Amino acid sequence: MIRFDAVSKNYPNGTTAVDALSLELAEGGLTVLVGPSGCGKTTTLRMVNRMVEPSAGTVSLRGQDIREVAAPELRRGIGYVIQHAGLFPHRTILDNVATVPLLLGWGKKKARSRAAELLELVGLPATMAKRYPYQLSGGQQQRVGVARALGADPPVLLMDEPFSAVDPIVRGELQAEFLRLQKELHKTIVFVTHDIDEAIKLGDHIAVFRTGGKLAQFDTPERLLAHPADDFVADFVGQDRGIRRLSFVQASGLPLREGPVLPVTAPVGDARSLGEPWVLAVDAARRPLGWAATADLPPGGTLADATLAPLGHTFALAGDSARAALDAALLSPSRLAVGVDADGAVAGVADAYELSAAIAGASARASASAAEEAVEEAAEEAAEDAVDEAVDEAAPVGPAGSATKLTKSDAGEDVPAGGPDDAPVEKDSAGGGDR
Ligand SMILES: Nc1ncnc2c1ncn2[C@@H]1O[C@H](COP(=O)(O)OP(=O)(O)OP(=O)(O)O)[C@@H](O)[C@H]1O
Repeated sequence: MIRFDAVSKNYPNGTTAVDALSLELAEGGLTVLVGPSGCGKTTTLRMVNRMVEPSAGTVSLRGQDIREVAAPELRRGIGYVIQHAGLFPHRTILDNVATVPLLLGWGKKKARSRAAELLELVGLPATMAKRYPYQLSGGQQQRVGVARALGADPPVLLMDEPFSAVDPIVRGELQAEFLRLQKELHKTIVFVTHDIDEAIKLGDHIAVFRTGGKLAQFDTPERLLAHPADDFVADFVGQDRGIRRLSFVQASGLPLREGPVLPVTAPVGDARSLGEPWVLAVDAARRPLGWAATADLPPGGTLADATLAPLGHTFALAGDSARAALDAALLSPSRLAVGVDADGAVAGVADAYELSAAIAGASARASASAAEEAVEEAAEEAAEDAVDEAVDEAAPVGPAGSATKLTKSDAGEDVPAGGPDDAPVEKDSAGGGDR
């Protein structure tokens, strides 16, 4: 849908920002451009809406060379979101969002009603409509930025580090909301980030750039993690790619065993007779309450009389990934991950080594169905390495908090759509500013 054919950008100062880029981005897909600082991500992005003109090559949109379309017209179909949202400080939130519909001549009433719809779509309460940007948090401002970019319902969205300026918790929320929105809207999105985790979380496809504006690899997140094209990509993706790959394996296929699980009303004698170091106490609906260390059980009474260590976290068989399951095992005081069903009831438990064997199998099946035999071996290695690494790193916790050694067995404004008419607008003058 968006196609780069041998596109280069050389600046007059001799910098080659983008070097002979050929790339095809699918319609309705979310493509992330990622790479170290100065590798040409923003330049590539801005060539799509003609804020930067290529020195050589052709960028086309739905088969048409974008040089054949006047920049203002082109930008009407391309929303643009930047870091810090780039909102107009003296306009209310509603009027910020209504900017593009107004530019398109919709009339005030219709434009404002569209803006109100968009605010709702991005999860902002109507009460914020009358506020000014300075009266909103950074995360809320970013949502307004996204709402504004969606103003004219453009088929294409360009997003330049839109979530980088907010703290990690808000960023996580914005990313999740954004994915939800994309599921609904199916825009063709080009998203720039320098954060490989963000790229992996959001992208259907990821283009990794190296310094000098060269494309190092263009692939799905799964394949990028499984088969980095070279050492540069492997380094960029990070040492822990084995763990990250587990995000693509569903927890639903992991085999669980019944494990040492007892109702909290069970006598402590029953818990002791299981002969396990830890027992999981559950309520009447089998929802997990906490772990009891067998060594610290009171002489009599029930599990309700025992001190229960917090669960860490559980994982949901429907919806969570193998990564969440493994994490649950590593953080659990008993080293057992607790899998729960849709009602939150305990479905079973597994330790990190049981999980790793199953994960390797699941990865292998996934890769076989994708006709990738080589992945099987790599998946097993990666899963085992990942478990070894993670188990080594996890702080060992024993009964009653004593340290025990783990063993394997217990283990826009540059202005969005309808933006500035005069191209080219190079980066630093265009308000994409402080990056
Ligand atoms: N207007 C310009 N004039 C000269 N050189 C420029 C201009 N804009 C960008 N560059 C240079 O082009 C290269 C690519 O810049 P670009 O902004 O595309 O990189 P980036 O990957 O987006 O970087 P970052 O992650 O730091 O934002 C850099 O070396 C940059 O200094």
